[in-house]
Amino acid sequence: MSQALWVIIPAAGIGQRMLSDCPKQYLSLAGETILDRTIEVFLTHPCIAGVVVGLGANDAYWPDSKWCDNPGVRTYVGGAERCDTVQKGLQLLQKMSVEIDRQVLVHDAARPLLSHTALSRIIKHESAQGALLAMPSKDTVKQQKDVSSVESSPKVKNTLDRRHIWLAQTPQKFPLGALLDALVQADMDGKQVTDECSAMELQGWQPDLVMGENSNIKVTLPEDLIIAEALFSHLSNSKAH
Ligand SMILES: Nc1ccn([C@@H]2O[C@H](COP(=O)(O)OP(=O)(O)OP(=O)(O)O)[C@@H](O)[C@H]2O)c(=O)n1
Ligand SMILES: C[C@](O)(CO)[C@H](O)COP(=O)(O)O
Repeated sequence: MSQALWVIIPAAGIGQRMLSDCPKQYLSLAGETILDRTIEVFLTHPCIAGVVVGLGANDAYWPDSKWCDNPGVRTYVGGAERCDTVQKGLQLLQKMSVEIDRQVLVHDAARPLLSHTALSRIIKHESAQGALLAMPSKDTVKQQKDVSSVESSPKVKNTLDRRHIWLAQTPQKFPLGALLDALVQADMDGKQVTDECSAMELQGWQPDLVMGENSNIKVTLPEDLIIAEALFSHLSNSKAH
């Protein structure tokens, strides 16, 4: 039995694209907050050692979380960008004496519908180069012409070969020390990375793509919450039968 994994949950965003009155991680999904549902996925899985949650500096919602007093959850103040929040979470795990070669998971607070099936898949997946959940693209993918174009609407530059296009999800799994070094290096090089895998690629790593699930959506836009509610209802009914 390999070691239980620590999880970093970046939850310090403001959810600007959600156009909501509160940060989207505190919106209700079937009666509980998105963040609480995300944390629950991990705390109810037998292979998880604990969770560290990166919160906004002015987060006034956390004390109302059902997990705020749970011994398996530590919180810390996140950073200006998602990558900064993840970096701070890795630094916290280091302070907690988590070994630098230990695999850690990073999972968006905004992805509350991750199943234990998919979580177990990434946990059990063995790779020397790290791994991430991802989905093969269902749509044909167009690359836009140079964004500096003055044309009224964006123009197609070319079509990418869909057979080789995957859409990254989370969790993403990497050794604590290597991931921290990669994020620090990306920051020093002025590279804005939007996921952990990008930082590792800059260090020459070739992580494994592990099949995710369509229901592991990131709640980003208002309609995503409607989709998440419908998926949650469907998945709950499926479990009940
Ligand atoms: N400085 C930041 C920015 C984002 N996140 C987290 O990273 C995850 C994915 O980011 P995204 O979906 O972009 O969330 P927001 O940044 O809140 O959304 P927006 O870009 O619309 O503001 C979210 O759980 C968010 O809380 C974070 O911890 N720290
Ligand atoms: C990490 C991620 O969810 C992978 O698709 C995505 O990059 C997060 O992007 P966001 O703009 O911070 O939501």
